[in-house]
Amino acid sequence: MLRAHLVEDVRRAEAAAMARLPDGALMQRAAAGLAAAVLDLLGSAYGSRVLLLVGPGDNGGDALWAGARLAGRGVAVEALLLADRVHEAGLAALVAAGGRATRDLDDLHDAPDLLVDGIVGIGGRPGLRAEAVAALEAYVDVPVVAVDVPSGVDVDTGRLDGPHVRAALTVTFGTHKVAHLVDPASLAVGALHLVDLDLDELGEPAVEALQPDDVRALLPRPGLDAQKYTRGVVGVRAGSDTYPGAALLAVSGANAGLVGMVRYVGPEHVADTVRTAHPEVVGAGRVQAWVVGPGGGDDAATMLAEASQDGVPVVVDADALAHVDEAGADWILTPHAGELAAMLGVERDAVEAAPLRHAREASGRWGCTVLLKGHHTLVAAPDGRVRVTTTGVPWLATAGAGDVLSGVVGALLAAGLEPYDAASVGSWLHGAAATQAAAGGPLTASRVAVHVPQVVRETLAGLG
Ligand SMILES: NC(=O)C1=CN([C@@H]2O[C@H](COP(=O)(O)OP(=O)(O)OC[C@H]3O[C@@H](n4cnc5c(N)ncnc54)[C@H](OP(=O)(O)O)[C@@H]3O)[C@@H](O)[C@H]2O)[C@@H](O)CC1
Ligand SMILES: [K+]
Repeated sequence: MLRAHLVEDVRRAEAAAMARLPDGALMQRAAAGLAAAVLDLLGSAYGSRVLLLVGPGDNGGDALWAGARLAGRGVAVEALLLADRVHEAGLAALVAAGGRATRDLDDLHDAPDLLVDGIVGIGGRPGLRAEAVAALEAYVDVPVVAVDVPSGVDVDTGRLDGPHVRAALTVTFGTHKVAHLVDPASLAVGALHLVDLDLDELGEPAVEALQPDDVRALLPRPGLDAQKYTRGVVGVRAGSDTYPGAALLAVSGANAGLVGMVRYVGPEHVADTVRTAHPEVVGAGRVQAWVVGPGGGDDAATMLAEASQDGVPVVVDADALAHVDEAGADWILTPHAGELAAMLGVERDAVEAAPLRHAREASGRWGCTVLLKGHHTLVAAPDGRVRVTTTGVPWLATAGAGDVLSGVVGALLAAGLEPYDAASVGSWLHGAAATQAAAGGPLTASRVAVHVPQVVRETLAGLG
């Protein structure tokens, strides 16, 4: 599991580690890891130029100490000091290693190959000061390696408020931070590299992200004595005269092999189309979970009312979300930002600016799991836990992808996973299937469903 902690937890764990280690040892570990990551990115030390952007705190200290190590390896290192006082020992080490420091942007030599953002770390407030903005604007085309976090983001919430660094690579220390995983800040992180500081006592993570091993452990798999009914039956109530395709897509997600049987209930001519495309799918009967809503249009309210009568877990998506009054504790709501905004009576922009807060709020309000779709989809449980999906590709932002997702999640729910696991594992598989289907190019929602079995296969085999 990839875990992200709040700043106060990081500070507490770092203080405990510092108490048992020699002075400065943690910063040296951080700087060594940072310098190694920068060298990797540069490819070779000799002939390479690096510019450090150095703020007032220990984040700048990390950058200066790493700069000293890089200078020692033959990299031409300059530091632009963006505060009256910077980490003294780090600055002395840089200069002793042959690096050069200045406070004047005009005093810098040729354009660097890389910028190292040591402006602020976990002690920073959102936004950047004018000097930092000017330095970044002077080198807009130069890739940035962020130290710990891209400066300017709100570390504990992932919110943005004012200018911030956009990194190609973020090298973080000890544990991940919320802003690395949660939108919109996660979009500024680039590739993410964790330097282990051997921290104990970090406590419960604020958010976490499933890794292939976690998914493997959670995936339902048939026992030797499996029958179709023991593997679970998922029912889909979706599609309408206006949107027959949504039924097909939801069923294709549900019918990706994760359960023993799929039922479809909907308008007769839609049912015909579904059965033609998926001959395995049968009609009404007992199910262990329902998927309700994709393409439901005006029928969505009835679909939800009928599904709720069975007393089994329900995945509520799309048109059905507007009709959720009271939800069962084992339900999963799967809105995108616009749908969640309508449910909470706020503007869409507000949800997009603070998805973590709104997903938590909705989960608390309806007392069930909420899956909020986005660049990094969030799954919030009513007990406060949050998982972030880091699989997927931007090509996945395409019509019908959400319908497939609801089907996959419903299948996992019917197979017996807890709602929090069903939602987060389903979202992980959906993202991984999209990455595979896209193969570096465009995709359609139907192709995502086709790739789910292969992703499951590779994950079970430990190849994910
Ligand atoms: N602790 C450890 O063991 C280890 C920590 N490590 C490293 O330390 C980092 C944390 O260092 P830190 O605590 O010194 O805070 P940091 O983020 O550098 O800056 C805070 C200063 O910035 C200022 N400031 C605030 N906002 C600002 C803004 N928007 N724009 C400009 N300035 C702003 C604020 O000053 P103020 O304005 O409040 O007077 C304050 O003085 C951490 O991220 C990691 O890199 C590693 O070495 C591993 C071991
Ligand atoms: K930084």
